[in-house]
Amino acid sequence: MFRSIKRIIRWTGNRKKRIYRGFVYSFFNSLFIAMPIMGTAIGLNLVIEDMNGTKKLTTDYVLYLLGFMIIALLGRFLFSYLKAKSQESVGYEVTADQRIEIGNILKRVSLGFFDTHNAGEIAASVTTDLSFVEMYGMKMIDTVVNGYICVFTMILCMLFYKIEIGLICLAGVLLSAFFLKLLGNKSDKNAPEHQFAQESMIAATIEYIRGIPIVKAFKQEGVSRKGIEDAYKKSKDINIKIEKEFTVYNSFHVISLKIASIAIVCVAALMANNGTMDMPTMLMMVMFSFVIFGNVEGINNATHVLEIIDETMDKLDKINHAEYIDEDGVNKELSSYDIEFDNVIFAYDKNEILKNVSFHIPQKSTTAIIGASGSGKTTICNLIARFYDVNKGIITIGGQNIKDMKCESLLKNISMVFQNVYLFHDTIYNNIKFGNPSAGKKDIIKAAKKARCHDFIMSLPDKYDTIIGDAGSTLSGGEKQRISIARAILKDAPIVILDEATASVDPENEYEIQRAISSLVEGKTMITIAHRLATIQNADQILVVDNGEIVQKGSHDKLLDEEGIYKNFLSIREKAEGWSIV
Ligand SMILES: Nc1ncnc2c1ncn2[C@@H]1O[C@H](COP(=O)(O)OP(=O)(O)OP(=O)(O)O)[C@@H](O)[C@H]1O
Repeated sequence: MFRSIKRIIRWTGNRKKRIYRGFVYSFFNSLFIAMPIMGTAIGLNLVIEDMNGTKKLTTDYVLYLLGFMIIALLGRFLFSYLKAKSQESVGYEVTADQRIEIGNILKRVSLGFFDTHNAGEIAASVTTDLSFVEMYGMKMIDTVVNGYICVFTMILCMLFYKIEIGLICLAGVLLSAFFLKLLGNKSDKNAPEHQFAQESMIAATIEYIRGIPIVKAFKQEGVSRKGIEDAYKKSKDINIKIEKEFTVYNSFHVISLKIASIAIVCVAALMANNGTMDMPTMLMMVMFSFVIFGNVEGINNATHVLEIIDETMDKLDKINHAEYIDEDGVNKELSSYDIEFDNVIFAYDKNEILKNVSFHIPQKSTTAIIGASGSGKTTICNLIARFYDVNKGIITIGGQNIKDMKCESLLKNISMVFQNVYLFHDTIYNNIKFGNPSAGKKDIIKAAKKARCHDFIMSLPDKYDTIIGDAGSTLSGGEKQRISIARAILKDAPIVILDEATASVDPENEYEIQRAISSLVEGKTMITIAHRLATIQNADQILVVDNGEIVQKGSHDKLLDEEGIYKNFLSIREKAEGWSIV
């Protein structure tokens, strides 16, 4: 339990001073909680003495007591306020920083990181997991540490008045802590299972929502529901199991404290009876017995919550300590943009995909990469952008080994237009602006015009302020593609990597997309994963990839003269597009 608390405090980084300051306020707060008990005991004793006629209860006494109580009350509110002010917002502040930090980390890791950490897992870490730590982290510090500070402060007061009673309290607290430890051990065991069930539930839900169109199309509702139903059931089962085990240890923890309370009353009464304790002290001890354990009783819930926080932090550590792909890279300015692959070997994990790939792309030339599905075309493009690092060989741009560069300084030279366009849930304006955050409205409209999307944007009710994805503003595949081209035009990078859409778009859209691409690639070094005959035919160089190897390279005319995959590929594409090449 305290290990987890220490971990939460470490997590708060340079804000930990505020947590420690909160502990000091908590101590004084506890003293002011104890003061009214002492005051009440003194007051009651005065009343009894007055009734017995041994001492007169004067107005002065009453006023002193009243003043004492008011000071106690004000002190309690003051230190309680200072404690909350010092500690409570720390969780929110650290979480906000942490989320931004994770965003920065994810930008700099290899794409391989996402193969081993699925989207559900990462999404859960940044959203629900972090929210859990955000909500409960500081609450746990308050419950556990401030709870124990309060009880130990009161024990100190009791030891000061009667050592025996103070020791009974101490024994009760220690015994209850022992059962909490056992409860913690159980939670330790259950936490990974609970966490796994939680992640599976999130992953299954995301999968289910993403697959709804396919499920509907194939009428497979039953099959797809089974995955989420199993995940939900597992989550329910583990929660019930945790709850059952919790009840046993929790009962022992509470009973230890209750027994200590009863013992305080009995021993205080006995001592008063045999004359070893005076009346005010006895009254004080009895009153302490009612309130002293109130703060530690609630700690039982904390053990389970702390275990979950611990698990969550393990997961966050994995992201926080993820290796940056460009850890050793430096910022370099490129002066030319020709691309060279020199005997590049690359494997996803142990699965070798590219085998001794070598080619040269002169700057400001167009290169079409063709090959069967799964031959390695996308992988080549991903390596140019350093989404992954090569296993062997060298990739240079402008003579510069890209492994020596920081990703940011490399990627500012590259625009990528993907086949599956991703647009953010934001305005069209901001989606285009993403290509160059410092661009003004004029530049954005100019890029949209070049990308042939200005006219259809202007025909939308909210024009450039249309939120993409909102009801009624869903764009067609071709329109989204043109917006992504506008984004790339705005970025105006000297290298353009384009994955040509294989999905058929209507002829008008196709025509507009081609015009948009022509604007995008003017004077650039262009690499296209090409599917259209026109793109392939007009390229300065064609790279034919087969099973991870470049089996043919050259211009269209040169490759037409060779026997090989290119000729076969062309005749298939000709048939598909109804073309004939002469
Ligand atoms: N992230 C990944 N992890 C493991 N294997 C991968 C990954 N991405 C691709 N592969 C594998 O690498 C091989 C080459 O994939 P790549 O996407 O480069 O092919 P491609 O030629 O672009 O295919 P397509 O035309 O279908 O897009 C395939 O066998 C694919 O299954």
